[in-house]
Amino acid sequence: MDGEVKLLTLVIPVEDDKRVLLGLKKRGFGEGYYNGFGGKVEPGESVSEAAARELEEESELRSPKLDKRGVLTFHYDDKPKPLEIHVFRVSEYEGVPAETEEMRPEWFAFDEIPFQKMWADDALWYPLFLSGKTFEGEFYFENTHDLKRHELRETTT
Ligand SMILES: COc1nc(N)nc2c1ncn2[C@H]1C[C@H](O)[C@@H](COP(=O)(O)OP(=O)(O)OP(=O)(O)O)O1
Repeated sequence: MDGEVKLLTLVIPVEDDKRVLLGLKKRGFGEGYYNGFGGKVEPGESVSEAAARELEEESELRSPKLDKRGVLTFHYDDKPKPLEIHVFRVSEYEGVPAETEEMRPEWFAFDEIPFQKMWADDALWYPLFLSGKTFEGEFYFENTHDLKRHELRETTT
């Protein structure tokens, strides 16, 4: 993709407004961190199509209803383009979460989310996500992992 930003998706299944399904990333960008399921939007795909595809590829869950909750833009001093990540909530799905080549899924209660093993931005925007708000934000990283500053806003739908 040759735009000004690299488009990615992030899908977080939520059960009964009590727990979230995260995956321990086994390879690639963010290896060793827990995260939602997602990845790059491929040429010819809409963002929602990419989100549904990545959810199935990485967790074996299929969802007819992906609910867009936020857009987060990540800027890096050591990468050429910012990442624009579209965040979706999924509360209806088919299938059983299964370990895949890329992710090992695990349910976490809202108050037991392992933020110490996640990207530094997550502890900042998950409270909005978990409380059903919509949001947008900009995050500025140095050396890929050090979050130096951010702006985060609740949005109206
Ligand atoms: C920097 O902060 C980040 N925070 C969070 N919560 N998630 C992030 C951050 N940076 C990237 N991500 C997400 C976005 C995507 O869901 C994945 C990265 O996807 P990946 O690079 O693995 O994309 P794929 O298309 O799956 O790549 P391959 O098929 O080439 O492995 O992390």
